[in-house]
Amino acid sequence: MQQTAHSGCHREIVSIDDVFFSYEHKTVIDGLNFKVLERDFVGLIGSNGAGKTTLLRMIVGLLKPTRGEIRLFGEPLSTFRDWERIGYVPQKNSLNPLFPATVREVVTSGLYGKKNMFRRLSKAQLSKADDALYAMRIEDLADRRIGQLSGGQQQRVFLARALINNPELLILDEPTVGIDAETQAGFFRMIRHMHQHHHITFMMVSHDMDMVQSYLGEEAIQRSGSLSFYVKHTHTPEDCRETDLTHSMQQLRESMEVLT
Ligand SMILES: Nc1ncnc2c1ncn2[C@@H]1O[C@H](COP(=O)(O)OP(=O)(O)OP(=O)(O)O)[C@@H](O)[C@H]1O
Repeated sequence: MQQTAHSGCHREIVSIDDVFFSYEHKTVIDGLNFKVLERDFVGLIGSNGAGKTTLLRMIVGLLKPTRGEIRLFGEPLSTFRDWERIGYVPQKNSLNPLFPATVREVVTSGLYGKKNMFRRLSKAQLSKADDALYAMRIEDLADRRIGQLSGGQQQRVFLARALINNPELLILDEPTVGIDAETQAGFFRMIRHMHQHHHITFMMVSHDMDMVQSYLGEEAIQRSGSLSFYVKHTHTPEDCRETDLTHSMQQLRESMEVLT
């Protein structure tokens, strides 16, 4: 049974409660308190080394806070198991370009979560991969090696991988690094559309101040050390109605249409 925390009409999707993180003796996150509410779009800005990636890696369970607590959908990270509810696109430069996987294999790996990568996939799971490829309009690239694709195409592959489980929370770590300005602008149009029309909650690290401020507002709503949080809440009465949060891949494909 999932626990759900509420704040007004919005559930708390990520709750960060007095969190510290240190690598050996270097403290990177220093007593952070922050809440991401349902359907928020959070932009995380900070100088190099400010701890942005560290924070996202803690939220997706890859690093453990040195002190303090993180809850996901109201559940402490230590007992949280519903990883399908979260899509994560790590920093692109963590990919080895020689990695010999096809696009379909990379997208399908989004299904494994923390489970055994080598188990056999069911027909239903394989069809989810087809749906995610279709949603990102990369079905024609399915059998190509990921390392042979352009930066913009790779970005769609990683987004398809993150979307394969139809997540409620999408976490993106500098998703447009190394991509030309036009493709970047199209990418931001697409995720804005996904946020507005499919009610996905977003957390995104970006160095693109203009994009962050134009969508999320001029002022950071919170600062902690060198980290700044820019947030767009969705607080209209309509947002507070109980609605079906699931979005079909067909609908997500519509978000991709705004790219063209
Ligand atoms: N595995 C590690 N071991 C030791 N120190 C680390 C490790 N990973 C990161 N750091 C250090 O922790 C600090 C925060 O790193 P992090 O990657 O979270 O920063 P960031 O804000 O994402 O930076 P950037 O904008 O450059 O991506 C940096 O000083 C970095 O050198």
